[in-house]
Amino acid sequence: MSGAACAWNGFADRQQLAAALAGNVAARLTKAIDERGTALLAVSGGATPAKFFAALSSIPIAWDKVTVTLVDERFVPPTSPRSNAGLVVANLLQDKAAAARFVPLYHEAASIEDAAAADSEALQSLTWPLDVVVLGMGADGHTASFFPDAGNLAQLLDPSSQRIVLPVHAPSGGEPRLTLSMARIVAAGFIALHIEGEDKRIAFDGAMGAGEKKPIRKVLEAAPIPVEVFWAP
Ligand SMILES: O=C1O[C@H](COP(=O)(O)O)[C@@H](O)[C@H](O)[C@H]1O
Repeated sequence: MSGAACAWNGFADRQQLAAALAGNVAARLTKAIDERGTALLAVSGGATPAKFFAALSSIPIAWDKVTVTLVDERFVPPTSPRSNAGLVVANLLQDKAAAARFVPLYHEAASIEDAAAADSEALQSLTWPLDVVVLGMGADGHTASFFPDAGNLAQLLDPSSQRIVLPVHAPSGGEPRLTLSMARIVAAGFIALHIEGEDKRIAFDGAMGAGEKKPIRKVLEAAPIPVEVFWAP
């Protein structure tokens, strides 16, 4: 696994994983608040994070000092069942975490390119770098919206990119997407990868093996700190 460092945290079940990941993230956010007064967290969407979000939302930290944003988003309004913002509002911004500030990526715009440019501008005011980023991964080896068939994959994965948010058109991704650039993701103080199920474990092992380098592998290789992988069957 040349150049790609990670630490594997395996759990007996998904509830235990959710509790452990939530405890870890809460501790990192608290440390950031102690050190610089605020904390910046980016979370992923999809089918995996709901239990983790529920566990995190019940932990009493200074949520009023936390800003939450998204790793990536489908270009759909928050009322869509495919909206990552909708998932975060319904599952994370509840209970104690209702006091957090949420900065979504989706807003109406003439094009996904316009939306990404406006997001990049608007998100400049956040307290970069991210203190914590929680990534997911698809069985195809994509993470964030870095799909293997994205037309601008090289731009998304450019480690020297100054852009915060980029547009993504990828046939395998369904609707157009908005994503944080890899440069912003790998600069985070703590990088977790949350994956569940045998198919994801096999996909992760495959992505780390010989052969074509999938986007998740490129992210691990670009990260200056080891990525903490949280997995349960
Ligand atoms: O499309 C997406 O997929 C990945 C993985 O999602 P999952 O449903 O397999 O858990 C997710 O990390 C990303 O945020 C999302 O937009």
